[in-house]
Amino acid sequence: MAKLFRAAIMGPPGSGKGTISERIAHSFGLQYLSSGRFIREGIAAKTEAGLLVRSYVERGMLVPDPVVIRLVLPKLEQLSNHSWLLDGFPRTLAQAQALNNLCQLDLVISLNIPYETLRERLSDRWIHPSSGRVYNMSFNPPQVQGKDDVTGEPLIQHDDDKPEALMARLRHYKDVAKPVIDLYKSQGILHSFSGTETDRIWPYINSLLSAKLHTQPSDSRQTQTP
Ligand SMILES: Nc1nc2c(ncn2[C@@H]2O[C@H](COP(=O)(O)OP(=O)(O)O)[C@@H](O)[C@H]2O)c(=O)[nH]1
Ligand SMILES: Nc1ncnc2c1ncn2[C@@H]1O[C@H](COP(=O)(O)OP(=O)(O)O)[C@@H](O)[C@H]1O
Repeated sequence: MAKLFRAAIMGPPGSGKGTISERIAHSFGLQYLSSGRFIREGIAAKTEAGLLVRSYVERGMLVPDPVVIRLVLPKLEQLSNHSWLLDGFPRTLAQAQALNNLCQLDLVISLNIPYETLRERLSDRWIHPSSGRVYNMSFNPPQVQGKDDVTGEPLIQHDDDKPEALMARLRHYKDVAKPVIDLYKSQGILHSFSGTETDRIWPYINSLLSAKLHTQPSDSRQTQTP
């Protein structure tokens, strides 16, 4: 069996984690997992966990570690024979330690995007709630204003992308991410990328992953010989 590959992508809200993850998943055939999406699905479905986390997300706060760990780790356990990319987890040192007890990551991508760029992007971010498809009114607008390209259903704005919640999220991100970034740096698996445009960062990430996976970007991981 081909060696499994486990990666995580870190960065403040709006740094392009979801956009870049989608490109990685598409180009390299990694399974994509997003803690934010799990959390939002739980809220929408009004599950027990969803009701518990709702007020945190609406206030732009992180969901408590034990709750998010209990939500994410079982999903990873189910994927023990897959290569994957994790978006939005771990966000705190406690989460990173819990993940370390389950598996060793091969690579961590960290995105450094200036504050002003984040603010502009998020105030312009619209999503299709049931699929998670993300639009930006200037970067990747929908074909029809306010409507999802595939279903034609209305797009919405996350409560946590609205200005009051956003400030709190950005401030909090910096404080809690630093020890996680330091940990992965000390393990020699951290790769940081800086810039204001996803399209300019992407070629570097693409080359890094091509080198790590020893494959051409358009090939799927599953088709590789052992
Ligand atoms: N203008 C602009 N918007 C971008 C760029 N990259 C991503 N976006 C948009 O910025 C918003 C945040 O990106 P997203 O991938 O959701 O970031 P995440 O919060 O880190 O997962 C979305 O509306 C994206 O479509 C870029 O290079 N320029
Ligand atoms: N690993 C995590 N730990 C704690 N809270 C989380 C985690 N992942 C997601 N959340 C919660 O879900 C919200 C949305 O997450 P996400 O979609 O990843 O946001 P963004 O992509 O805008 O950074 C976060 O603001 C936070 O409240």
